[in-house]
Amino acid sequence: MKIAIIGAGNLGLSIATGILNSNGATSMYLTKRDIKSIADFEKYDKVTVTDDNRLAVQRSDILIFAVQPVHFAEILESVKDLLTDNHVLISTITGFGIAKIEAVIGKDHYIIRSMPNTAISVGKSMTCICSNEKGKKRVELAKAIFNRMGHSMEIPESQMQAATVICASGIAFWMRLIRATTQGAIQLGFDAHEAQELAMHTCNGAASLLIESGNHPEEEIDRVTTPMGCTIKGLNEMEHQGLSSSLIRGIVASFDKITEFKNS
Ligand SMILES: NC(=O)C1=CN([C@@H]2O[C@H](COP(=O)(O)OP(=O)(O)OC[C@H]3O[C@@H](n4cnc5c(N)ncnc54)[C@H](OP(=O)(O)O)[C@@H]3O)[C@@H](O)[C@H]2O)C=CC1
Ligand SMILES: O=C(O)[C@@H]1CCC=N1
Repeated sequence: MKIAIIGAGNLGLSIATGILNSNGATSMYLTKRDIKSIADFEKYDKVTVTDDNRLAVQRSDILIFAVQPVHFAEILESVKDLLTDNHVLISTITGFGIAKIEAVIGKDHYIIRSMPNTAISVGKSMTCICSNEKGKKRVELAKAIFNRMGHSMEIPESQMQAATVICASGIAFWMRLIRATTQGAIQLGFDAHEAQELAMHTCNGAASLLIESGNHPEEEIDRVTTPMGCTIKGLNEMEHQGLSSSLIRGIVASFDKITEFKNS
């Protein structure tokens, strides 16, 4: 698979790392305007680092766009004459709908919108996908690409903003929960390094329990909460302080912000 990542910033480089770690490309072009910061990637035989988007498009089949929304239309405009039926366009760009992409390059292209997260660099991204009409024929290909670096789900485009909050912003939300648990562990006497180790592996274990058993979280909670024990005491105090409520309100605030951006 010949892959170009147009916009090798935070997300683009996470995707590049995930692809390289999973041996998912025969060649990879990484582009940005100022290439100094990504020159190190040239150490990989398969990788070419360039500021020339047109060259990357000509030499690749799978085009992954990971630029800021404000740059996307201009970049599409600058490469659209090079697009062929071999190209599959995969946009990761928040709030930039398929209709807007088609308005620049037309409908007769395989267009996929994807919403991965930065855990793609370690093969653990939850990636949501939707497509234009023609792109339906390439959804399985896109899923295969993202499944090598985590888990993917096809969703309607109308849910893409919500998926951005839950999956992409979600990495930051879970990091803050892990950080808070770490702070609690330090207060209970662990040193900072130990505290983080305890917090992150416990988080990993909790998610793995659900993924592997298919159970509802409350089933697993029931197994941990001894009657009159310390777990239910702590859990109830967290809820009195608004744990679930604050998470839900944060998620909705984040969604309102994205929707505001979409409507602006
Ligand atoms: N960060 C995240 O976790 C997620 C981000 N997203 C979406 O992905 C997109 C990228 O986000 P993020 O990686 O955080 O942003 P960054 O700003 O880190 O990366 C964007 C990159 O695009 C490059 N760029 C700008 N103009 C051009 C151009 N003309 N040609 C080629 N490259 C260009 C920039 O480099 P230079 O200035 O040198 O050109 C920069 O490195 C956004 O649309 C965001 O909404 C989606 C899911 C998760
Ligand atoms: O915070 C943001 O707006 C972008 C979209 C998802 C992750 N980063």
